[in-house]
Amino acid sequence: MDLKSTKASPVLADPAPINKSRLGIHSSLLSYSQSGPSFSTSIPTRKKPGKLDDVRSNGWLDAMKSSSPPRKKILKDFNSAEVVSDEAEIAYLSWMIRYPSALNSFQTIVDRARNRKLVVFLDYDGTLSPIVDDPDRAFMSDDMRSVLKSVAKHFPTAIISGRSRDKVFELVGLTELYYAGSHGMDIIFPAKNMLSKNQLNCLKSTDQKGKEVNLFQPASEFLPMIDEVFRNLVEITKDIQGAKVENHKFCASVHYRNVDENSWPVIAQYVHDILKDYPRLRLTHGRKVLEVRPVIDWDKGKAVEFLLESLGFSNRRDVLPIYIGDDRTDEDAFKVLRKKNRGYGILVSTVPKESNAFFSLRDTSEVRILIDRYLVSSYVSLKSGETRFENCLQVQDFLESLVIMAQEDGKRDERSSEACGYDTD
Ligand SMILES: O=P(O)(O)OC[C@H]1O[C@H](O[C@H]2O[C@H](CO)[C@@H](O)[C@H](O)[C@H]2O)[C@H](O)[C@@H](O)[C@@H]1O
Repeated sequence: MDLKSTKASPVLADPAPINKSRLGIHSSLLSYSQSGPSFSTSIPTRKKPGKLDDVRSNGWLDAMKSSSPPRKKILKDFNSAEVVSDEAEIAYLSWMIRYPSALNSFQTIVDRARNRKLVVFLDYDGTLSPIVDDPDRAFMSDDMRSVLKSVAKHFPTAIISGRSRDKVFELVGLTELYYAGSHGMDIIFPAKNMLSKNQLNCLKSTDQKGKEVNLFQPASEFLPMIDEVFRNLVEITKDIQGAKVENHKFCASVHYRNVDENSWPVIAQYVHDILKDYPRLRLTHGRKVLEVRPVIDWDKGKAVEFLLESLGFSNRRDVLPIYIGDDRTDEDAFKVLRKKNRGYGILVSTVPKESNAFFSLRDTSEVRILIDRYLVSSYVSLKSGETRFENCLQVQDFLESLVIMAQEDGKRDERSSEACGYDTD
């Protein structure tokens, strides 16, 4: 890729005082403590982890352990498959009163989308591809690929993933979409779409086909640090069976899905010990994964706002963004859409979770149905002047209108992703 800056990016070239921004990141992006050294000087030798008190007292371990979905718990308690499904289903259905199925609520979405342009944002893992043990084998089905291609034909469509942008592009393989990797810290979009003040923050580059594109990388100066931390994490976890570390360019992931639960405290403490040497990095929790990322004030929610602005859709009442995602990091995007009643977050989950989303879907197959039968066919139906969709249930319509009323009255507070009590399954 040919990288040449058209104009110095204020994000990259901010001459902020060294104590505030040794990395040259614009101060508006720094919302965390910046004291202490930014780089460790060497790869740490693998000493024994601390007493594990750190990870117990700071809640890391609780977050890692809260990963058992109710289904399994009930099975253990009652030892009866029938009770399991009933109990779990009842819990799920009552949860759905607060987070109605996006499939059954589609009339509401369509009603709001009428005369407005839908903009579709999607997460990758757990949303477009089912969660599997091996992150390298999280493939999207051909069916999903083909419905994605269709929806992108009708509506601007972007994938915002925790993975590196290259990796997610490799997995999806469609040039019709916009891509944001590293939790939105690496965004690429066509140069012709640059319509806003974001122009100042972007670099010019070329895509795989040699077409001119804009590149937004607010954490670019963290690249060497993430590389170093990645190597340290690989080294320190190499004897923990099942542990896997991924380098996502502007962030790194430490997976413990395949690690014996008895070793979770050890893995947590190792990561904690390493982070002590990097005060400019922080940790977030995903689904059985610890994610290490820069402390800049940037997340998937900011990436949604950035893309809406860059595509010329910011503050437009004739645009309805929807965001479909399944994990804690997607909550930032749900929150942005919930604010000012801007659009809809749709949470993909098989178990009840507190969320800033408005609607729910059970799994990736429902995501595919929503995109295929509803989003794509809604476009066609709306074009032909049709107004109602057969699949919408009247009862659900009623429930949805309650939700919408609550939303409009501002009765449902924003919840932080930490307060959402997310499991990490
Ligand atoms: O933002 P996303 O696109 O959802 O990416 C989040 C993380 O996804 C991947 O891990 C998750 O999916 C894996 C494959 O199904 C699964 O094995 C793992 O337990 C999940 O956490 C990816 O590997 C991570 O690096 C991403 O941060």
